[in-house]
Amino acid sequence: MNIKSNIVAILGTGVWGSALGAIAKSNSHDIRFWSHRGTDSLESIVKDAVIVLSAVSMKGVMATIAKLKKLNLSSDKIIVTATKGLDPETTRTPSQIWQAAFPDNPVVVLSGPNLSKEIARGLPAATVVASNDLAAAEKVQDIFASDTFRVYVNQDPIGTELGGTLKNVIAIASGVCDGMNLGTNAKAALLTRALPEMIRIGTHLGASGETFFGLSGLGDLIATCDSPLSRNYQVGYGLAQDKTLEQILAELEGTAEGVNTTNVLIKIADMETIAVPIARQVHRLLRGKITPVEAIQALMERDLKPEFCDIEFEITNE
Ligand SMILES: NC(=O)C1=CN([C@@H]2O[C@H](COP(=O)(O)OP(=O)(O)OC[C@H]3O[C@@H](n4cnc5c(N)ncnc54)[C@H](O)[C@@H]3O)[C@@H](O)[C@H]2O)C=CC1
Ligand SMILES: O=C(CO)COP(=O)(O)O
Repeated sequence: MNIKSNIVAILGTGVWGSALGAIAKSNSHDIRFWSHRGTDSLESIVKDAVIVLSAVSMKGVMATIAKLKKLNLSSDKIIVTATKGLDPETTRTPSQIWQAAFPDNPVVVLSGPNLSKEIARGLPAATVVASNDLAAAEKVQDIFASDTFRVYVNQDPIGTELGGTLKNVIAIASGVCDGMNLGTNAKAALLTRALPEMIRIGTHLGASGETFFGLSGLGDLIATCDSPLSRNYQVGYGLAQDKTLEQILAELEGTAEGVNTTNVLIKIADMETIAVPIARQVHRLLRGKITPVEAIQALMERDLKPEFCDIEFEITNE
């Protein structure tokens, strides 16, 4: 599909960084991996790269940026962020942090329903690359698109990023739902009511509401909330088996960003007085304040209300 080979630096060699690197490599690009635990210097990895893609978990974003800042990154390099998290100190998204650190570089968000183990097996998937700089997003689209990985562009980086980030909180709730065998009706109600909750927070933070109905919102919500491959889902499932959070995290392979994201989300909701009933129960559950049964009860016994009363959005694209 691609004719010209580009040098792509992938920062973070966890499962997602590795899967993304493999996609670009299969498109004949020259991939250079960097890990904070490895021996290669960051400078040598990013030196000739056209794209610097960060797939480090949220806890590594600030440290990685601090290292890159020392290297005087040239402003023509496109920074791609694939992290799905929120900074606990500032509540900012990774793309906001990257853009503030590198104001002259194009920053592109890559997010979608992308369970890395399925992608690593070459199963078909789609994703979104979003940026205020459309040409940069299209360049990233060109580098990663393949006949098994369909890449769409859009110009709402914050909405695209928040879809992938906020759904992790709901994936924990969904794991609880399945772990307690609450049935398909309960799951459908949970996911459907979660979407306006994500939209309320997202639009407050500057996202466009319609983005949440696309691949990076609804799409990722469905993928993550319905798959035992999701680490966030696994956290919820474990809680429903009466395991402690510490025990679950000790057994977990990789990062469950939803645990930190729930704390940050509740911090934002409390500061801005935004209703997030499902996330609030997830927060209480993670902190051991309530049991899964009490969380369900709390959600079912809320005051009755009209279904559509508190979000406004418009779908404009075909
Ligand atoms: N695995 C998946 O299916 C997907 C994951 N993501 C997101 O991508 C990010 C990474 O996910 P995974 O690869 O699954 O996680 P992982 O746990 O497998 O890898 C985390 C990566 O972050 C790096 N890291 C951690 N602390 C660091 C630090 N202080 N400095 C520099 N690097 C550090 C680790 O070395 C590792 O490369 C997460 O935000 C996740 O939500 C997004 C889409 C799909
Ligand atoms: O973001 C993901 C799928 O799009 C991966 O989900 P987990 O981080 O819960 O494994």
